[in-house]
Amino acid sequence: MDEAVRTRGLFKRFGQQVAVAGVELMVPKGSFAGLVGPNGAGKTTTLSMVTGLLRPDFGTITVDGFDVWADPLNVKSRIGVLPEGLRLFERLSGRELLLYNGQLRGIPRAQVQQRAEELLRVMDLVEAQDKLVVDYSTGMRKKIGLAAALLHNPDVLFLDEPFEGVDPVSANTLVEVLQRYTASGSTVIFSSHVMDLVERLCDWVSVMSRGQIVAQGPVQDVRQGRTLNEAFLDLVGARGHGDGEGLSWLGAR
Ligand SMILES: Nc1ncnc2c1ncn2[C@@H]1O[C@H](COP(=O)(O)OP(=O)(O)OP(=O)(O)O)[C@@H](O)[C@H]1O
Repeated sequence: MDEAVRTRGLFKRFGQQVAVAGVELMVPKGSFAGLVGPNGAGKTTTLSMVTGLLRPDFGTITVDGFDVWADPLNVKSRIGVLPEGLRLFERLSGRELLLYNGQLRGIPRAQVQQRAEELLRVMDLVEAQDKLVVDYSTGMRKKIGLAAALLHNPDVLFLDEPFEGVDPVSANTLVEVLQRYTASGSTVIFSSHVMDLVERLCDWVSVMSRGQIVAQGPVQDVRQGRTLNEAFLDLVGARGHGDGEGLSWLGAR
């Protein structure tokens, strides 16, 4: 099976806090893959290391067979990233942001303009294209961030919680664009807390808990006849906190 992403023994510590404790992430080429896990499981830290934004303490990472930290240029030309917190160039308009990203990527100007126009149209951002990014809503920021990540037609796209704060209409647009993208053989890896969405969209899922991968594979293999949400709760051992001891005062009159 061709691998889009493979990590071995990935480890990262922040002071006393071990954020990622030997992650063995594997995503086959052409997958629509979900990376799920409870708050603090280490998803963002893992994605930051895999995309070359954060140096691991130990471990290796390959994307499309290239080592992320030994061969960063080859990797970065092949990937698109929608990072957590969406650090964008706030004082550019949406259209300028795309043109600037295209220049950074070395795409010929005429091609950037054509691709930017098409992306702005598909993302329903034509009316907002001359507004500054700082004035964009959360959903508009996700859409322009995704457009910027797609502009150079990457082989592998990494998205950190792309649907967070996005309305259903915009989410549908994002889904359609991403499905079209993976249908042509490219790979999407996105982190999410919305199990229904992961179950509906993804053909591959990696489940993280406490800095490790606790299950990984085709979604139906991980689910094993349960809903993905039930499987997730069993895998991360998170059942039963909400109705156990404590909070007896809550709702008592
Ligand atoms: N820069 C940092 N400094 C110190 N601790 C950090 C830092 N970044 C992450 N951590 C810690 O590492 C652990 C993993 O965090 P991470 O953000 O990777 O989790 P996550 O799975 O993305 O969580 P969430 O779903 O809440 O976004 C947490 O305990 C977090 O507090």
